Amino acid sequence: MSINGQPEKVENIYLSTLNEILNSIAPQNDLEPSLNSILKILAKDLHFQRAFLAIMDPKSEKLKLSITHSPAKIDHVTYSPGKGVVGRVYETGKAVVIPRMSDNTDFLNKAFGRSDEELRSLSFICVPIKKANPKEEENILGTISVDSPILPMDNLLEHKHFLEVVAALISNQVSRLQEEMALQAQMLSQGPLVGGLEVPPPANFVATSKSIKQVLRQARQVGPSRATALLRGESGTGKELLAEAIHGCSPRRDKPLVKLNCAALPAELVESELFGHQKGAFTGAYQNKRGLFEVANNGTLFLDEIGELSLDAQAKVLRAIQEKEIQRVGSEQPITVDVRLICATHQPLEKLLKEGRFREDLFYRVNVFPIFIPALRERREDILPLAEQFLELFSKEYDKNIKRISSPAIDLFTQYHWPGNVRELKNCIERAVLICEEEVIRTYHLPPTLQTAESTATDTSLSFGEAVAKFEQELLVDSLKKARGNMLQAARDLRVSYRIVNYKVKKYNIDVKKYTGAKKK
Ligand SMILES: Nc1ncnc2c1ncn2[C@@H]1O[C@H](COP(=O)(O)OP(=O)(O)OP(=O)(O)O)[C@@H](O)[C@H]1O
Repeated sequence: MSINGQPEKVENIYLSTLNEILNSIAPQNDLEPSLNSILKILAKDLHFQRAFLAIMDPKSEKLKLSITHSPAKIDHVTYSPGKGVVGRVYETGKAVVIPRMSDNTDFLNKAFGRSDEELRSLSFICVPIKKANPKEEENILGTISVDSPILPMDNLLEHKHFLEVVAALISNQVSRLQEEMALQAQMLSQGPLVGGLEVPPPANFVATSKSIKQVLRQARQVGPSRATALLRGESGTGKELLAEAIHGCSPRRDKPLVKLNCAALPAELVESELFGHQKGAFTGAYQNKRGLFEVANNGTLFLDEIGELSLDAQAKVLRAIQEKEIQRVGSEQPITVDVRLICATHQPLEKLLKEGRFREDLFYRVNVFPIFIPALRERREDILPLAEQFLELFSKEYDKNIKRISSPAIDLFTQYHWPGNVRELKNCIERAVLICEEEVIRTYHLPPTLQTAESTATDTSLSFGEAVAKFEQELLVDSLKKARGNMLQAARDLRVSYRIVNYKVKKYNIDVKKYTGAKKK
């Protein structure tokens, strides 16, 4: 017998695979990493293209794609009992072998986006994972599935039998993982009450758009638990501010929140920064130093740009989380620490994982509760309230009496694509406040990037005369708005005669009535 034309006896391959699997399920090993390594062993030894576990989530009553040996293309995939191949295997408790995926209409191809070519050249095997000691009716925990190259049916059936043995072997671990899932869901659903108090959202956190409100809701859900939150989003979207919000609604809120931007330090300094060092550990270590894990003891540690950590440092962070123990650089002495971790990244960690630049076991540890913060251009409703908050902040800070932002300037704000997100908006307002000598921020107080046709889709190829006319019109409209359509008042404010205002209103065809009941913006 052979697998994929290999001369080795298939029984020997199965036996050596079992041996490797048994080593992986030692009780002291962590659940997710050990199940993950079992999938890897299966894929490597039996030439499976993919191997994955779907586990029934008791809360949602759906099977969750929980562990895969290769990253899925889609996040948060679920299977309904009875639907598709995985759902059917779960419901019937019977394994299924599909000799060629493309021939089976039940095959949903949900998580991995297999190409047509793959669907034509792969078989699929899915077996149920049953409880070791079923007491209740519900005795199926989930399924284990593999994509295998097409083989003769006899070989596929042998694989199926073997996978049934593996399913029985990992049953206890899957059962424990299912309990952990339930516990986590319960902790999260208890929301802010776990901390004993309803914690209001942070006062300085602007959340007008639906999507950012949802982000804030997730932060308040995860806050009270001990779960590690992984904050994802482009640079400047507010990940650090969100970390503060999470810490602020956790029971640790009176303890320190310690922050480290892993990208800001050279790799060789990150370890001594995180774990501290003993005097003399390296040149320049003149005295003992506590690391941030120690400083954050009983509190929260925020690791920004976690994707930038070296593999060595990643291994140590993993140890600190798993064993709640660290060692200072240059010391053998273990130090116990109790730290809640919040991580952030703007990089796609899945890609780093594939490239071998991020440890898989750490990824599973930190990706317990991912929160995605959308880019500012995807939530334009937040732009104006943010701009107004920053205007107030910087007017106070620079002791200026700037009351508002002109309508054309607001238009530029809302049209611009904000590649630097909220940080860029904040910097832009700070600059405008600094150079503004009036009570209103106008378009010419804004940086040129906001005013180019490229970035705003606004035509800036105006002649001098046209630009002056545009500016005049803008001033006039602003004044009329402020004076609620009272042209006399507008003329006084602009320090010109009523006759001129009247003339310009006609020239620019401005509808004054529009502003009569208008609120001051
Ligand atoms: N929703 C918000 N409300 C008020 N201020 C915000 C909001 N989001 C971001 N900011 C402000 O924008 C600036 C950038 O935010 P922050 O530093 O949290 O972004 P970040 O995603 O951590 O950036 P990076 O990835 O570059 O570290 C900060 O000054 C922050 O206070």
